[in-house]
Amino acid sequence: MVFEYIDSVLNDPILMPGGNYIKVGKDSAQSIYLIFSPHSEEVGILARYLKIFENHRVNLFHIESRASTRMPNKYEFVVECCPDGDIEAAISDIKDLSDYFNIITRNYKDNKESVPWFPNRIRDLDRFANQILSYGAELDCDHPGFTDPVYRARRKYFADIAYNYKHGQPLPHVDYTKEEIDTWGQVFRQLTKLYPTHACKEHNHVFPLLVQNCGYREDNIPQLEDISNFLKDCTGFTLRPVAGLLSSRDFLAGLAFRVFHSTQYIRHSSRPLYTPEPDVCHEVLGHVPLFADPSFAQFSQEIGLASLGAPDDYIEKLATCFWFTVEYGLCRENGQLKAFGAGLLSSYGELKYALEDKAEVRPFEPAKTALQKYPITEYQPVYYVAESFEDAKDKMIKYASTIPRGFGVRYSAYTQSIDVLDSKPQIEGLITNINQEMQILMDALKKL
Ligand SMILES: C[C@H](O)[C@H](O)[C@H]1CNc2nc(N)[nH]c(=O)c2N1
Ligand SMILES: N[C@@H](Cc1ccccc1)C(=O)O
Ligand SMILES: [Fe+2]
Repeated sequence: MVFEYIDSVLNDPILMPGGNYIKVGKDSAQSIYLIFSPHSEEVGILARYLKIFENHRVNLFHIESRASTRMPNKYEFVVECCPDGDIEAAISDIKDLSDYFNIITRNYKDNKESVPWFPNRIRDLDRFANQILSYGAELDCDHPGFTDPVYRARRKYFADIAYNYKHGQPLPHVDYTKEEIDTWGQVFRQLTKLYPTHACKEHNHVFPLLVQNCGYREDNIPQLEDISNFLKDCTGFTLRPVAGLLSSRDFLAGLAFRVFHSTQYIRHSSRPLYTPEPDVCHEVLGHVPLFADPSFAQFSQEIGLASLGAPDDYIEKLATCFWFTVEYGLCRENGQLKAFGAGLLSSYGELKYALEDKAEVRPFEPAKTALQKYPITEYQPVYYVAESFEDAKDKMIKYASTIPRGFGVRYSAYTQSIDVLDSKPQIEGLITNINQEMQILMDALKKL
């Protein structure tokens, strides 16, 4: 299953009449980042670089200089530009002037040397808003809401919220309609009946806390803001609203920042027990409880970090493992099969099917599971069983470390940004920091 980027569901005249959210000109999907460090620090080096862009008619959106993290006492330039003009010739001239050179782009397929673009700072996630997979185009299915004008108008409302959301803002409060709350009520009532016998113990442990703290009730659809605040206290995870199914690459990248992209609309009332797209039931009943679990939160973040800048085929493999664990995973508990996958824990129909109807099950083995094809919009033909939750995590983390990538990454919670680890001085600095922390721990230990 390869998710392809499309401009936007809102540019789809069928789904979203009249919508147009793509800013002309500066579109993140179009821009290229060049990072380079000059051979010499001669006066006027910046002017020489700028001249190159001008000569080759390449438009710049942004340029900055900063201390190089790769070479002490040197600096580097970061340029965001449009891949117009003769970008290839410009790149070649810049390389001639530079010690260090790297390209980061969303159009990496056309450029073998480049690294797929990934968000560096948490606010870079604002760029994902217009990269949603749309019905009809990528998701082949008879969507139950496709022909209902009231439902579609409502979806437009939710899409607007997600498109306009910017990092740091409170998550918009939504007043749900009576019909929406009824749909939620049906899903909630049926699922909460099944959880005690069908859900894994971690899910059952957290669920009552969500009832207490976040308004999980049959007659109330919980607000994303309340859930996000709750998760932040538990594990540092936060939510961001999103208009629909994100590509695997973008979705996984969010996890590197402990950010979970959550839809806010609800499934169509005609099919409460199974829906072919993620909706608020899927996110808040299926995913949220496990993100409150510290080791699950860390596991999710590790998958996210492993995905940053990874080649497409590995994104697909990671996403497939994610699919058969986080989305559709089963695990054994005292010899019995339980569900921990969010797609099962949000679908009354499929949860019963997976655990009661002799569905095919196989042991979870990342290297093999990663190759399994799967449908998004119907019940899974096969489920993978983890011996335990911990076992799935250990296996996944080992598997993720086999992804080829020329650099390491690390999340800095202080700056909410990704450190790209590709030079000695930088890693030495980090090791010094960790040494200091070790000292604090050793001192504390001695006092006991
Ligand atoms: C990574 C993997 O493809 C995964 O199933 C993702 C894909 N995109 C998503 N997008 C949204 N909005 N919600 C999800 O749960 C997911 N799941
Ligand atoms: N099938 C899930 C929703 C879902 C769709 C697609 C991907 C993931 C989840 C449900 O009914 O709750
Ligand atoms: Fe999901």
